[in-house]
Amino acid sequence: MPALILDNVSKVYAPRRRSWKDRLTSTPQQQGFRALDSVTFTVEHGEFFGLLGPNGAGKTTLISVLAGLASATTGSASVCGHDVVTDFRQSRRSLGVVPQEIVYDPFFTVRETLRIQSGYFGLRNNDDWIDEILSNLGLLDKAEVNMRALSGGMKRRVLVAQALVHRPPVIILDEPTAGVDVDLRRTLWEFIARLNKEGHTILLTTHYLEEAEALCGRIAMLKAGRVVALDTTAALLARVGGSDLEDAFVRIMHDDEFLGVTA
Ligand SMILES: Nc1ncnc2c1ncn2[C@@H]1O[C@H](COP(=O)(O)OP(=O)(O)OP(=O)(O)O)[C@@H](O)[C@H]1O
Repeated sequence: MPALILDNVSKVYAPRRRSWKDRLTSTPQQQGFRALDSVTFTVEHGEFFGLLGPNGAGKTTLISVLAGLASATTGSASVCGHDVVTDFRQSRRSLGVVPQEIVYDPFFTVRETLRIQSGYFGLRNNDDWIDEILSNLGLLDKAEVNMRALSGGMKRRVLVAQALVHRPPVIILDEPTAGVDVDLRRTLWEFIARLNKEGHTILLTTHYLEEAEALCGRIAMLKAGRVVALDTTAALLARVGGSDLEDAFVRIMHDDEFLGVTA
């Protein structure tokens, strides 16, 4: 059973509701927006998988479907064999998600934040693991500091820590290195690579394609909600040509000849 299964997943966001002004002026009801269009792929246990695509391609929507934050309009998805709708609790428990946007509660310290997150998963006495995560993310000296007193990069580290408190077998990182310094990048990638070596499955979205090239064994590329490339990083580079993944990405996105580069 693969770690992640996406089977023909489409997502159409509902149209904006018609306002009284629209009705008065007889403005027709808008169509919904198709953010994902028949997305099908699997990620095996232990893979380091890259999900790439330009702004608005549907990456966050796909992650939201996997995390149960958005419902697929059609199709199905599962995490470690648990359907994200009918077996939500188990699928969510199998997943740690590092969101793109920094959201935090300004009333708690870093440690309190991580204890509360542990509580959501029914975990008490989780401090040994919390300390290990803090140490690996260079946050140990900030453990008793209030969240609002952290820099942006530090807050992002806490988001990573939050995703890991329940030791999920599958970790999804949605642009985790956006706006963070070189130090955090290195620490973060060393830690994530270690977790991957220990057997965790990683799904990463990033616009830093050199990071994806160095880390990901296999890559899916989305364009306007559709999978337009899906293969091992090496095979993609060999087939599309170009000097590196960034080059291959640009060719796939702009050259019809390379659309549909799938294994
Ligand atoms: N709640 C929503 N309602 C309507 N449209 C939405 C909603 N959320 C996202 N969209 C649209 O769906 C499309 C895909 O958005 P999504 O955030 O999944 O893209 P992305 O690939 O993650 O982009 P980025 O790289 O900029 O983060 C975009 O056109 C976006 O405007």
